[in-house]
Amino acid sequence: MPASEPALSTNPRETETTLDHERQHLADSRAALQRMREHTAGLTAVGSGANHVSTEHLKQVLYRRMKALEDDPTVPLFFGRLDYDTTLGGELDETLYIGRRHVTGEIGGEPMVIDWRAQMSLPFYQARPGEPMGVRMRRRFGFSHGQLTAYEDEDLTSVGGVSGLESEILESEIERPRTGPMRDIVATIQPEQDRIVRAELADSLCIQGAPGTGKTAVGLHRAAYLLYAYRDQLARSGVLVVGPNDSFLSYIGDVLPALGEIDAKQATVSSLVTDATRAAIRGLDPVPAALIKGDARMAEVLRRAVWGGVSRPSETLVVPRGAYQWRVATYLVEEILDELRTRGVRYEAGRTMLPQRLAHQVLLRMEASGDSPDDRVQNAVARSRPVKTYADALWPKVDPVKLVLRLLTDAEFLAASAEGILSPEEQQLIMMRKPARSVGSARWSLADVVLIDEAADLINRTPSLGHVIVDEAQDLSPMQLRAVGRRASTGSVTVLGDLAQATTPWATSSWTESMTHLGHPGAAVEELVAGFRVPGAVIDFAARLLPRIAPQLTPPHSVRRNRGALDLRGGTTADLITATTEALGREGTVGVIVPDAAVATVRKALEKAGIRYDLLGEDAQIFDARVDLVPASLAKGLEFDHVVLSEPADLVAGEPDEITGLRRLYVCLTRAVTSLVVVHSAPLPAALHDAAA
Ligand SMILES: Nc1ncnc2c1ncn2[C@@H]1O[C@H](COP(=O)(O)OP(=O)(O)OP(=O)(O)O)[C@@H](O)[C@H]1O
Repeated sequence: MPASEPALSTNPRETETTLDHERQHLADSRAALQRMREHTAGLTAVGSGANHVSTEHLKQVLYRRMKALEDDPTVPLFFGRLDYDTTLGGELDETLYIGRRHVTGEIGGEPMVIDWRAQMSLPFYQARPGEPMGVRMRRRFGFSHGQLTAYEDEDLTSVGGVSGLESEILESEIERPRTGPMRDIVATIQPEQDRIVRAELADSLCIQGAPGTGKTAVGLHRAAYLLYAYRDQLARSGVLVVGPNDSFLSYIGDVLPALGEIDAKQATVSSLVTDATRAAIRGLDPVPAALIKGDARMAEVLRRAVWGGVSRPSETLVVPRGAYQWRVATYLVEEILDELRTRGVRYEAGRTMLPQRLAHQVLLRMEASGDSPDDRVQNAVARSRPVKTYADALWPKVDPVKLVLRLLTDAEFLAASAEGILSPEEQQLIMMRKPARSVGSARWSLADVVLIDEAADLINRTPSLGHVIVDEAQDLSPMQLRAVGRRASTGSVTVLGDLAQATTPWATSSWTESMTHLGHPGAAVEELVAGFRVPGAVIDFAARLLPRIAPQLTPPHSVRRNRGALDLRGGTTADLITATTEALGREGTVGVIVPDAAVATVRKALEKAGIRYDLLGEDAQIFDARVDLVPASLAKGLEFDHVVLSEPADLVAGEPDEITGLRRLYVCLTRAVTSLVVVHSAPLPAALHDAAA
C-alpha cells in the first residue's frame, strides 16, 4: 500500500482488538434496534380503543415506523465513525457512528448510531484534512455480507493528508460488482454530490452530469435528505421523483425504502398526467405533430381555448324577487367579467365567483331602493335560477378532455385559439387524422394527455408538492416540463440530466430554458463530470461522440481504478450469443443491448442457446435474471457489469436523425461498469471509427 494512503492499522493485533470493539458496538446497536422495533410493535395495542379514522392513521404511522426500523442483516447498520474533539471546535469529545438511521440505546441514553442525514454526520462527507469540522478522526468500515471486516482511519488534523478518493474501502465500494436493482450510496457520497444532496429545500437546482456521475443516486439521496431535514413541512406536501419509464422506476425503486423512506412518490410524466386526467394513452403521434403539441406555444393556445369560453353579455340580467324585478345592465356585467378574468384566478374559481358578483349588484340595487338585505339574501340571489342560468351561459363549465378533443378535431375552434401563434400548416399537423367521435374513443397520445393536463390546470389549480426531483430531464418537451413544474408551483425542484443523452425530438438544448418552463427560472446549473460507473477505457471510447452530439459539454473522466475492458468484434448474432455466454462466466449482471428492431431475433437466439433472460419493458418483475435483454430505447439510466452491445450502426439508423442516433449510442455505450463488448457486422459509425482500427 502506498505510504500516502490511509492505513488500515499495521499492527494486526491492534486491528483485531479495534475490530472486536467495533463489532461489539454493531451487535449492541442491532440489539438496540430490535428493542426499538419491539417497543413500536407494542404501541399497536395502545391505539385500539380509538375511533376508526384515528386507528387507521395510527396504523399507518406505526407501519411506517416499523418499516423505517427494519434491520436487513446484509446491510451494515453503520458505515462510519467520527471522533469529535473540542480542541478542534467540536462541541463535545465524543464518538459518533454514522449509519442509515438513528439508533438509540435506553430511552434518554446516548445515541448508538446517528442518521447520515443529521447535521452531526456532515463532517463524514465534507471534512477534509486541514478542514476537520470539529472532527479528529474519520473512520470508514468495510463490510462483507453484513459482517464488519475492516476499518480505515483518516487523521483530519494533518494538512496535506489523504483525500477521500484515496480510501481503499471507498474504492472497493465503487468497484463492487452490481447485482440486481440500484442500491444506495450513503457510505460513499462524495463532497460535490453531498453539497447537492444537502442543499436547502427552498433551493431549486439543475444538475448537468455526464453518464454515471451519480445524478440518479444524488437525486434519490436528496429526496431522502429532504424528507428527513424538513419532515414536518414535507409530511403534508410530499416529495415526488419523476423518472423516464417504468423499467427505470423499478430499477431505482429499492433505494429510498432501503434508506427508511417509503413516502416519496415515484412516477413517470406519463403516469402523472394519466392519473390526473384519467385519460388513457393509446396512440402515438407522428414526430412533427408531437413537436408542435410539446411546444410551449401550446400553453397560450390552450389558455385562449379555455378562457375563450367566457362570452360577452348580450342581455340585461333580470332577477325577479317578490313583486320586483331587479336588473343589472350589460356594461356592469362586462366590468365584472373583466375584473374576474384579470385577477389571476383559475377558470373554475372565476366561474364560482360570478354568481356572487352578480348577486352583489342586485343587492346594491335593493339597498338603493331602501331595502337592507344581508349576506343570506345575497347567497339566495346567487343561487337563484335566473342568476345561475345567466352566469352559466356567460361562463360555461369546461371539461379539459372535451376541450382538447374539440381543439384537435374542430379546425375553426383551433384556428380561433391558435391565431397568430401556430401557422395554418402547424394547425393542420396537430388535427386528429381520424377524428374521434367521443372522448371515450379518442386514441390519446402522451402529448395529447399533457395538453389535457395543462387545460385541467387552467381550469383548476393542480396541487403542488413540496419538492419534485426530475431525472433524465433533458428528454422532456416544454409542455411536459410545464406539467412537472406545476406540481412544484409552490415548492422547489431538483432537475437532473445530460444534454448529450437527449434522444427525444423535443429534447432541450438549454437548461436555462428548461428551468423557465419548469417555473423556476434563474436556478443555478451545476456540472458533474467525475464518473463512478463507466471505466476509463469505455468512457474515453464513448466520449469520442461528444464533439458531434454535445460539443459544449466538458468530457467526463472516470474515477474508477479499474480501466475496464473494451472489445470491438466483427460478428453476427451468433457472436453476440458467444459474447453473452463469456460475460455470464464472470461476476455481475449482463446487459445485452440491441437495436429495438433486433429484439425478436436476439430473443430467439438467447432461447436457442438456453440462456435465461428478462426482456426489459415486457416482464413485470425485472432484474432477477442475470441477463437482461435491453432494447436500446430503454437503456437510459440503467447499468450492468458487462454490456454486450449489438450493431451500433443499426442502432443509430433506428433513430429519426443521425445526431439522435449517436446520442442513443452514447447512452448505450455508457451502461457498462466493467466490460463492454461491441459486436458488429456493419462498420462502426464514423465518429467511433478510429478505435475500430
Ligand atoms: N459516491 C458514489 N459512491 C459509490 N458509487 C457511486 C457514487 N456516485 C455514484 N455511484 C454509482 O455510480 C453509478 C452511476 O450512478 P447514477 O446511475 O446515479 O449516474 P447517472 O449520472 O444518473 O448516470 P446516467 O446519466 O448514465 O443515467 C451507480 O452505480 C451509482 O451507485
